[in-house]
Amino acid sequence: MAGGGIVSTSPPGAKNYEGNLTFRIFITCIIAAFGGLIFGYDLGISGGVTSMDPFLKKFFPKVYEKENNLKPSDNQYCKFDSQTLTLFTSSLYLAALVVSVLASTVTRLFGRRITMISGGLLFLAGAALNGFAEHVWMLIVGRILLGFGIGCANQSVPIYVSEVAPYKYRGALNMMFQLAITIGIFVANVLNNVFAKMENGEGWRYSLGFAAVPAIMIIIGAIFLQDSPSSLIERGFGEKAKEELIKIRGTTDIDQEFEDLVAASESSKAVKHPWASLLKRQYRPQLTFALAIPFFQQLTGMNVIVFYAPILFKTIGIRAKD
Ligand SMILES: OC[C@H]1O[C@](O)(CO)[C@@H](O)[C@@H]1O
Repeated sequence: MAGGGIVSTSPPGAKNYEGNLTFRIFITCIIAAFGGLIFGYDLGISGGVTSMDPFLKKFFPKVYEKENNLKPSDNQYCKFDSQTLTLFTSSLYLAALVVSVLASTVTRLFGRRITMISGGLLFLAGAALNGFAEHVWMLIVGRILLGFGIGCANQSVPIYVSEVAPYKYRGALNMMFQLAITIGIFVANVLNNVFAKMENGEGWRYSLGFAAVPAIMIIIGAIFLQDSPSSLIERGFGEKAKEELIKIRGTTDIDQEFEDLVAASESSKAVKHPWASLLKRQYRPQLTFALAIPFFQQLTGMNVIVFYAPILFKTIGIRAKD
């Protein structure tokens, strides 16, 4: 394709539905971007914050003392070995794991939009509690709330984007979510670096509280969005789904796509044992890839770097202030 842009290819025999990249789709992508941004931000922020001296002094004085009493000739291994400090990082993921199971049911029964709004509100509460924290419990509860938010957003945003994206651009728009995660990680590290230099020692509050900005954007965005046509059909709002499909596609020529969505919803409702179906021989390739790709992606160990890079740098003597 000359001139670049998003390349759309259709597999042989695929249907060509009408519809282009409309303003609504653009807004959807922005919401998706904020969903990914906040996830990435929360992934990337904890490492830098736990390496800020004023933060350690206030909440983890023993770690701070140990860190400062070590001579360069001493063994540097495990100077950050506090279970509570690591809980500050990991509580978010444990909470997200639990909630993502519940969030999938909420997303199916009540729609993607409600799950997105709930995610945004939980993010906001978590960011506020962390930003104003005075005690360790406020940090941990704040991270748990952020984890609940991630569980909701990660369930609903990618599904929502896939469902509203014109089929030609589905892959390209959906990977924006992952792209936004990595941008969020980058932004978190840049801001940590800036806030770590604050003279009043309160930089960690800004680092943690800043997560409120994308949270507010998600809430506002999701309030103005309509649910996806697939979700509306699944929940029995066929007429509303049709109206929404016309709006997001920017054309009234949506009958073929609408009928296919209804047919897809009916056949999915007809599946009696969805979990057992997953194990059927015919779905082995999909199941294998769905498990293997994230498994190997995580096995690269990228998250050790994402979570602990600032601490690793600090351990070898490189600080944000340097
Ligand atoms: O790629 C960066 C980030 O994206 C994730 O894989 C989630 O999709 C994280 O585990 C990782 O930190």
